[in-house]
Amino acid sequence: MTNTQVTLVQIDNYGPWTVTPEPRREADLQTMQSRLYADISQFVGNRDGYTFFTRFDNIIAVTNGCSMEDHALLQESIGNRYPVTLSLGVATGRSPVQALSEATERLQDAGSAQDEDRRECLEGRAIDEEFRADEDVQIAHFDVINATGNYTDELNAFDTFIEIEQGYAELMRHMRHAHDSLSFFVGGDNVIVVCPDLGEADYEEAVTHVEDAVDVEMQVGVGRGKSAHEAGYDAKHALETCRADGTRVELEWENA
Ligand SMILES: Nc1nc2c(ncn2[C@@H]2O[C@H](COP(=O)(O)OP(=O)(O)OP(=O)(O)O)[C@@H](O)[C@H]2O)c(=O)[nH]1
Repeated sequence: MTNTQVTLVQIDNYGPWTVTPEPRREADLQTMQSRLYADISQFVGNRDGYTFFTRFDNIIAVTNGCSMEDHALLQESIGNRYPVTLSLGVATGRSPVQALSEATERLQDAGSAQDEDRRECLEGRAIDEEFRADEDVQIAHFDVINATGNYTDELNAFDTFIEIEQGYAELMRHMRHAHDSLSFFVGGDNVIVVCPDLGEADYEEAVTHVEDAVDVEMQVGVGRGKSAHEAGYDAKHALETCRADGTRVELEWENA
């Protein structure tokens, strides 16, 4: 059974900072946000977690394997090197949606994202190492079938982007409401979905739903593991099986 540890990262009091004392240059904000995301992704990734940029001021990470001490070190390191600080909420749940909701509540209880006095809060708890298990995380890696042939090589880059985003928007809403899962666009035509215990029929249903709703065809590889990296790496292998065999859904643990 899954036990997903989720961390909500919030930049403290970021809205006011972007306009104080005057609005800051947009290119500088974009650069700072993407560097901050890259640093968090590297820190969490070195501990086998996954980080999703989401809205950049609110970043969501799957942090099975990161202790509260690791989280505190991340805050310290970012605080030393950036003009902004981070607050972190950590929680674990049978479903990633449940975990994220709890992590969010913990930060909301500590104060508003735009409260000057809420800085570098660290709320919640991590899974004790002894309770971690091999199937704690389930990750599904979705990809648009033949995006290159159907879109990239056919349409202009913006119209391709619209098609891919339509697929993503439909998938993320459907996975959230029908399957208690969190979907994140990760570039190109790829969407990584953090899931509770779902089976082949759930993924078949999701892929069919997206095709019926917005006419975007997807394939999906699914993996399980003790960490996001382990689950996600298996998902990538399963997706390779989809590509090789022309199948739409592959669960890596059934192919092993
Ligand atoms: N983040 C991420 N992006 C990927 C990954 N694999 C592919 N991409 C992105 O997706 C784009 C399209 O690559 P593919 O998905 O292999 O191409 P495709 O034309 O859809 O072909 P098929 O997937 O074989 O149907 C690439 O340019 C990358 O931007 C991955 O594992 N992770």
